[in-house]
Amino acid sequence: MRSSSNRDQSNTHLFPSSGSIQRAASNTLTPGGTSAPRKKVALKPGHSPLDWANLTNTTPSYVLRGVPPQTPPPFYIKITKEELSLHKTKEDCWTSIKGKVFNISKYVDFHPGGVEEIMKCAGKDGTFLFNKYHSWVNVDRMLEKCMVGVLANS
Ligand code: HEM
Repeated sequence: MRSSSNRDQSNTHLFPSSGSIQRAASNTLTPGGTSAPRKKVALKPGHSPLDWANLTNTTPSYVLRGVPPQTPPPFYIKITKEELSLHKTKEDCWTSIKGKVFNISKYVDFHPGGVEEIMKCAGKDGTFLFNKYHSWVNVDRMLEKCMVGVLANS
């Protein structure tokens, strides 16, 4: 008689074992319950989510939006896909999430998923990728002061 199965042996270093119901959540599941793996990266010093909150609280919106001070509020500004596509570098980076266009130039170094990942939505509609990785993230709140305008129905 065999004393243990292969599955038991592979889990001997883990308690509770990886598939156990005692685990609050599997590390392969995101809070949204999707199967995208978690892959947060180490952020540079001074680039935590709290640092981002402090920066947005102390920086005027026109600076974060990257527009002249007298620019009308974002809901008055329509941005075409062509205009959006012109802002795709790290220093001049816009994306559209759920119909709103954000200037994320100042945010990219604060992104918990890393610069490389967030740059995949540079100059484009990033809604699909955004929802794929973290539909639960409150982008409206986090990037409120970075909103440049609304995406025009082309
Ligand atoms: C404006 C756009 C985006 C914002 C505001 C944003 C914000 C965030 C935030 C707040 C987190 C931490 C989530 C948490 O701790 O639960 C995060 C993690 C992450 N983001 Fe983004 N993100 C954006 C775009 C993207 C894009 C376009 C990608 C992929 C192409 C991406 C990939 C990831 C990944 C892989 C993580 C780590 C996920 C995890 O821990 O499970 N993000 N992002």
